[in-house]
Amino acid sequence: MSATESPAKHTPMMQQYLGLKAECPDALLFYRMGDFYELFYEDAEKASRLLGITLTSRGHSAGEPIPMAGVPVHSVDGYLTKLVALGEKIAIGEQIGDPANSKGPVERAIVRVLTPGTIVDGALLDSQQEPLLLAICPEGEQCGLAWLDAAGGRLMLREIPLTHLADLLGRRPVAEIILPEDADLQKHLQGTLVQDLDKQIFQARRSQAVLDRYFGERLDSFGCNDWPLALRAAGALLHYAETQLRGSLAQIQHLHPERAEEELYVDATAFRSLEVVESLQGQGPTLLSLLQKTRTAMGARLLRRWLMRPLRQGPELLQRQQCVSALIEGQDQGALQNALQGIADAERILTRIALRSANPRDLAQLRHTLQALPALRDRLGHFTADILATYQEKIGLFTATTQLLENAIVDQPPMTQREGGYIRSGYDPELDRLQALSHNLQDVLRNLEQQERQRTGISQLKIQYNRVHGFYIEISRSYQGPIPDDYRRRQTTKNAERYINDALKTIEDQALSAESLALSRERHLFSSLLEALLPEVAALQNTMTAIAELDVLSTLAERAITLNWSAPKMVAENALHIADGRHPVVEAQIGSQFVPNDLHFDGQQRMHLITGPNMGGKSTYMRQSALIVLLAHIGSWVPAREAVIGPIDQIFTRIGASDDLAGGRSTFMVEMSETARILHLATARSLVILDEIGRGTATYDGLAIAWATAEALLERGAFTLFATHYFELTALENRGLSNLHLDAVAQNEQVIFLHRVEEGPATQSYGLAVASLAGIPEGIVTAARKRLNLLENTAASKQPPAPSSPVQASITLPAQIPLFTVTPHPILERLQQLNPDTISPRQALDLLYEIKNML
Ligand SMILES: Nc1ncnc2c1ncn2[C@@H]1O[C@H](COP(=O)(O)OP(=O)(O)OP(=O)(O)O)[C@@H](O)[C@H]1O
Repeated sequence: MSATESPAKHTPMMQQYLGLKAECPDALLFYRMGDFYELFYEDAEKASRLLGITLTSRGHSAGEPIPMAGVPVHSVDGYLTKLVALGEKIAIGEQIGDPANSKGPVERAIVRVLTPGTIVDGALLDSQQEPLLLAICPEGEQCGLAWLDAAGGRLMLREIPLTHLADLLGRRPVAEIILPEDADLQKHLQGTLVQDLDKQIFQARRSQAVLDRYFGERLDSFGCNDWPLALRAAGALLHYAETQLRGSLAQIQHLHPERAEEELYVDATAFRSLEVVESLQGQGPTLLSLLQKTRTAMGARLLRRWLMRPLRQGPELLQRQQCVSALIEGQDQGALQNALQGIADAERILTRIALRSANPRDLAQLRHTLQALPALRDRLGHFTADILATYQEKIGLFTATTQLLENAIVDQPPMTQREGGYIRSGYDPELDRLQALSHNLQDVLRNLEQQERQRTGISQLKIQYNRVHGFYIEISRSYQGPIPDDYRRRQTTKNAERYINDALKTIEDQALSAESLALSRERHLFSSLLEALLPEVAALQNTMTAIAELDVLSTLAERAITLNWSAPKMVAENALHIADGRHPVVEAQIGSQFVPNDLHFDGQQRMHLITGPNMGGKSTYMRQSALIVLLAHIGSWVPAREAVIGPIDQIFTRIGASDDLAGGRSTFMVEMSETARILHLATARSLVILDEIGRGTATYDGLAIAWATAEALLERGAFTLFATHYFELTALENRGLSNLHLDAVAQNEQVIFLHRVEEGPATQSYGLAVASLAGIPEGIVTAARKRLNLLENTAASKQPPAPSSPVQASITLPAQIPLFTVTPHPILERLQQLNPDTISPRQALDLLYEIKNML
């Protein structure tokens, strides 16, 4: 028998458990039992496997032992974090009834469901993490998307062709996806937790009703009415999140439409290869790690978001740039950063307030944050720039709320409400009385004793307590006077009579339950406090948004000063000029040894073909150009002496090569798919970086592909940096193309890289010198050198065959080094010259020795 047995056969507690489990059959149910959460049946087995906790059993139900695994309440967060990271869905079943008044099992209910995309608990979320829940509403070739950052209270919308979905998910990974059940999108959604939902939830009418409930008339003001699919996705998303979080998401104040034409699109591959937020090696430095000097968790996450979604030229970007410049010129950004220090992660606290799940420490941190606002506003008043004055207006003061929190919450409250002690004394007389009862029982009794002595005139009257008889008023037998009417005899002893009266009975009742009464009074006061804060959430949220922006802007200002960057000049004409550009992350590693380089593109100059030795600095040069453009488009200053940047719409890169074994694609296949994407999408306003296209296949195929790709991009007019080891490509002639090279010099058998970008093609490759530098054994390098000489001599005397792939008829491939053409082995050549019929046995033996030596 098991959990599936007819409910009637189970114990009442198990019946209750099974009732809750039926509400979320796909979640692991954490069922509260006193100081433990327990899991039963299959859930227990799974949790024991995933968490490494003991699987045991708890009694019997329906005639069978019940498999059980449990975790203590005080350490549940660690286990939940682990399960959520594993992609599990968890339902929390709490005791909501009063054990004292319960017949049978205490009433329990599922108070929330945790899924990877709907976590808002501070203890389960790293402050840098921003798990996203994505709803996809597909129709034909299009799909509407809505993302929810539940903890931060942000909802973003977008509509895109289905074919762009995989790239978008690569660029902005999500923790969980919801879809209508009949959507067939698996091929676009590798590896993410996907929940298929009833398709009705995505219906326009249902979604609209949810959105109306949240935004009412304001819905029109967000400018997404032309995106019906995205709106349907948003409605479904809110419905799902409400169900999981068991509450309305009052923290969601806006819809943020993400218009493709407003952003500088950095495709997923470029984003990865430029190491913007993650290094290719995993732990290495990134652009984000270089910039990450924000003072608040809200700012840290916003900076990451800005990097992940750079903006094209427009009012928002201009405003950021003006602010950064104003902060630098005001020379006071350090003081502003200090004023931001210590501001809590209030954005997330507000979310928890909206969901009524904030804890006492959350409110203390919110109080601390609110207390810092006057100084912050003051600080902003020191800046003369108008653009910064707008921030002063965006930051509210919330005096009454601050006061309320100061009065209500103790200085250092505990994290949970479990043991009380977080409401300040003096805030609520009733709580004070209950706490006094439980803490100062002796004083209360002494006071009453005093009162009674005065009232009755019986000076030897005592009020005492014992376990068996409880509280009593004791009057010695030596007292012979009248006993007050309200005294009722409780016990007679040898020397005294003991009484009780109503006043003492009340104290007795209250004292015995004072502690639990005080606890529930505190809980009641705390929820009233949350209710009182609720109307402030929207305004507080806006203030926190402004604070996060100020944090990022002042960090960008600090970075620009510290790292000696300069303000980019954004222009309307199609151009990209960089003087003394540097790679910010490489420079941070090697300091002043970094050699700055220039770059120029304009209406004429569209492509640079870059040659030069391995390790010469080609990749660094190309990446730094992309990073400078990217930085300028988040509003930052840039690592260059000067940068003039025209309107750029997209950044593409094809750098390095890796297998996509999981996706079933070889290195060359990955390289070609990425190149194909670029050829489909790049425009005359795109920046394209191609590092060694075609090297993953046979020489002539590769060269032919590289050649044709270069021609196509030239025709398209994209600003292209094209690094190659095919020297043959340098012969490509086009008005828009110029050759650049990175040079090196050989000195005492050693190669020294100059890392300076020069005009014209490279003349030497230094490949063997680099091999030697990398530790290839000297004998092998010497053998390679001999072989190289031989190949070069052969090449000089022979014409190469035609390339194996057709390329544009207008191209004639120049003479080249045929690395892979078959040249006869010298021993074979020697044997070919020989006529065995004309040589003596002695000559044959000599020849054998000769061949041996040649080997
Ligand atoms: N401008 C520079 N100033 C100083 N050092 C540099 C510069 N550019 C590159 N380097 C150094 O040279 C190393 C190699 O650079 P990079 O990877 O860009 O060379 P590459 O020409 O692309 O090599 P390969 O052809 O093998 O891919 C970098 O890791 C960096 O340490």
